[in-house]
Amino acid sequence: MAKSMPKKKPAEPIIRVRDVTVQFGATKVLDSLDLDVQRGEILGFVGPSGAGKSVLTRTIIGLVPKISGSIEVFGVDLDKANARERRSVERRWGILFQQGALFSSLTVRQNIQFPVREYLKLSQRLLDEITIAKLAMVGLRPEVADRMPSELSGGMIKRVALARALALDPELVFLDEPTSGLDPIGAGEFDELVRTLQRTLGLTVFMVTHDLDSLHTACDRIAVLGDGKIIAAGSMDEMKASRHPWLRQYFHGKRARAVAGA
Ligand SMILES: Nc1ncnc2c1ncn2[C@@H]1O[C@H](COP(=O)(O)OP(=O)(O)OP(=O)(O)O)[C@@H](O)[C@H]1O
Repeated sequence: MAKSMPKKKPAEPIIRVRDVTVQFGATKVLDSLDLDVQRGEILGFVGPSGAGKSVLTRTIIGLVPKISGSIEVFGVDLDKANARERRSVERRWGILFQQGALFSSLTVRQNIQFPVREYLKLSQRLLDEITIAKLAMVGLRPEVADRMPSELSGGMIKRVALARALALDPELVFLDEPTSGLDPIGAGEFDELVRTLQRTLGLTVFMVTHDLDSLHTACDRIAVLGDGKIIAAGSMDEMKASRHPWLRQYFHGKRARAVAGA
């Protein structure tokens, strides 16, 4: 009897955005937008400045109200979820925001422990152990725990912010322009770190970025936002093959040629 072929695991959306419209006054920023983010992938989310990348991120996590559409995260429709269900979904994601990455008046230790204290009641000893483990995970030494954010380099701030985003062992991480402000070497190292963490922890990563290097080295798939919708989604090769004017400019422009070494 012929052996049956192993079944390919079906794609499983961790984030499912359907028909989402977000408007500020008379301005529609997102217009009936659909997007899926699959379990285990690093999705790079790009688009022109002001297109609404941060707005979509903030809408998914519930900080910006939508006027229509639905969003499911981990299969839970957040509009229909009660407070307890919402909290249990929120506990499964970590966020690294573009601005104000760390609380400036708190030490590194307090920053990392902040989300843990919000959701769990743990002894100080355990909290300190988690802090040191998360610092190690992002390549920082334990001594960093007692520094203030003002005593850290830009790259270290991003790493601590990532450690904080990982504090609750999330399955899903939102990164809003994580490499902005870093020099190319620091940015490259950060991309490597995200890639390693995604592989070792099985993370799903939703990464807003302008950084072509990140798209090349860190992302499995790219989604492009334009005119309030996803105008393209796929691999880097598919993006490069697109005839859409913005994609052509972005993926074949001077900067893109420099990244590709052409
Ligand atoms: N709370 C708000 N009230 C009014 N308008 C807003 C609000 N938040 C965002 N916008 C507008 O929505 C649009 C999209 O902003 P957003 O920050 O999402 O763009 P972006 O694609 O992330 O841009 P960038 O790449 O420059 O960070 C902008 O025109 C912005 O001014």
